[in-house]
Amino acid sequence: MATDLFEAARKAMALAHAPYSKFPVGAAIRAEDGTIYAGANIENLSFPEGWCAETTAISHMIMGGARKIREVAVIAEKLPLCPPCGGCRQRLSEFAEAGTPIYLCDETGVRKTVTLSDLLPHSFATDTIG
Ligand SMILES: O=c1ccn([C@H]2C[C@H](O)[C@@H](CO)O2)c(=O)[nH]1
Ligand SMILES: [Zn+2]
Repeated sequence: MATDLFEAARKAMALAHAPYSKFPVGAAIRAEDGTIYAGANIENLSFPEGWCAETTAISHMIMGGARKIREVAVIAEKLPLCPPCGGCRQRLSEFAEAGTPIYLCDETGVRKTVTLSDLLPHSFATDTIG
């Protein structure tokens, strides 16, 4: 199971810059070659300019040269579980598949496993156009 992915998300959460919401989040992505890319939310005094942990992790993955997400873990300090927000679901969908597992974690480990299509059903896709 995804213990290393959970640990990477938990460590990333400790690096969050969340002085405004005080809601640190960590995310970790395992790319197709097995490499783990992690990220935390990074807020800004100009509130709309902050972004999510999942988005930081995706950025790391892309800059690491990877393009395919095999699995994702997300953890927040203050909620039992933190499913990715709508924007991050769409960003993840660019690099993941309908069946890609997303592990929703608390401080003890993975509490719930869902797939991307559970979170983003009827998603925008080229085969839905026209
Ligand atoms: O899935 C989520 C949901 C929220 N946040 C961040 C955004 C903001 O910094 C803080 C409060 O919403 O949590 C994430 O990083 N990931
Ligand atoms: Zn988000």
